[in-house]
Amino acid sequence: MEQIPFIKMHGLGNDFVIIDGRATPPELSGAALRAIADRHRGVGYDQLIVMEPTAHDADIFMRIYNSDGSEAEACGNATRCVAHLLMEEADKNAVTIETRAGFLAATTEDRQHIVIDMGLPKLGWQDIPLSREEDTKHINLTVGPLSDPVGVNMGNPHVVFFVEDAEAVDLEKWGPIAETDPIFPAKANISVVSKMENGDLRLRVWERGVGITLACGSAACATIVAANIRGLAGKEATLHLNGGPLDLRLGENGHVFMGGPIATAYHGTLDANLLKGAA
Ligand SMILES: N[C@@H](CCC[C@H](N)C(=O)O)C(=O)O
Repeated sequence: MEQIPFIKMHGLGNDFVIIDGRATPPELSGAALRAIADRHRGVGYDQLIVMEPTAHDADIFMRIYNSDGSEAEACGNATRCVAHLLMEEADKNAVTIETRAGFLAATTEDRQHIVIDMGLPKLGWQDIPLSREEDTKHINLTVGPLSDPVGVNMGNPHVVFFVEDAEAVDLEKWGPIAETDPIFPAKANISVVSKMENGDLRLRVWERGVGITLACGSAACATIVAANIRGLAGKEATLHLNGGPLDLRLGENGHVFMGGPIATAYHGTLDANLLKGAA
C-alpha cells in the first residue's frame, strides 16, 4: 500500500500537514484533502501544505490547501514552518518561498523564531476582491454586531472588524455569514480585533475554508495594516491570537513583516485509503 510521508507542524496552534512533493507532487482530490483533514478518521489539519519544485529564483513553491479542500494563496504561519524545514535542510538562515501570493523572504537568527516578509498589502476594492466599488477603509457591511470593516489583501482576502471586546463576539455564528457575504466573490477571512489595556491588539479569526483557528498569520498582517489605517496601531504591534502572540511590523518599503515561532509535532505517513478520499 502506497505511503506518503508527512510532517505535522504548527505555528501557535494553527496546524499543518506538510508533504514534500519536490520529487513527485502528490495527486490530491478535494475528497482526499477533506478525508485527511478529518480529525477523527484522518490526520487533521487547518492547512495541508505541499512543497513543490519552482522554476523561479526561490527555494521551493509552497501550495496551500484549506481543510475544506479549497486552495489558498497565502498562509503566514505555514510559511514560517516551511522556512524552518528549508533552513535546517540547507543549513542557512534565509530562504525564499514562492507562493500564489508572491515570493516571501524568510529570515531567522535561531531557526525557531522566524520573520517573514509578507509583501505589500493591497487595498483596492478589486484587489480584496469586493463585488462592488467600496472604500476598503470603511466597507459598507454589517453582519450582526459587526460593521464598518477594513478590507486588506495579503495575497489572500481579509476583512478586519474593530470591536470593543473581541472575546465577546460569537465568531462561530457571525464568521461564516461574513465569510460568504456576496460582497466577497472569493469569500474572505474574517478578523475581529480589539485594543487591549496595554496597547497590544487582541485578534480572533474565522478562517476562510476552515473556521476558527488558533492563529492566522496573514490575518495578523492584515490587522496591523487595518489598525494603522484606523489610528489604532503605529508601525509595530504585538497581536495576541488564541494560540499566542505574533510580532508585526510595517516596513519603510510598505511591506508587512511577521515574526513568530514554529513547532514540529511529529512525522507520519498517509495511507492510500486516505489519499483516495475514503475517510
Ligand atoms: N492560516 C493561514 C491562512 C490560511 C489560508 C486562509 N484560510 C485562506 O483561505 O485565505 C495563515 O496563517 O495565514
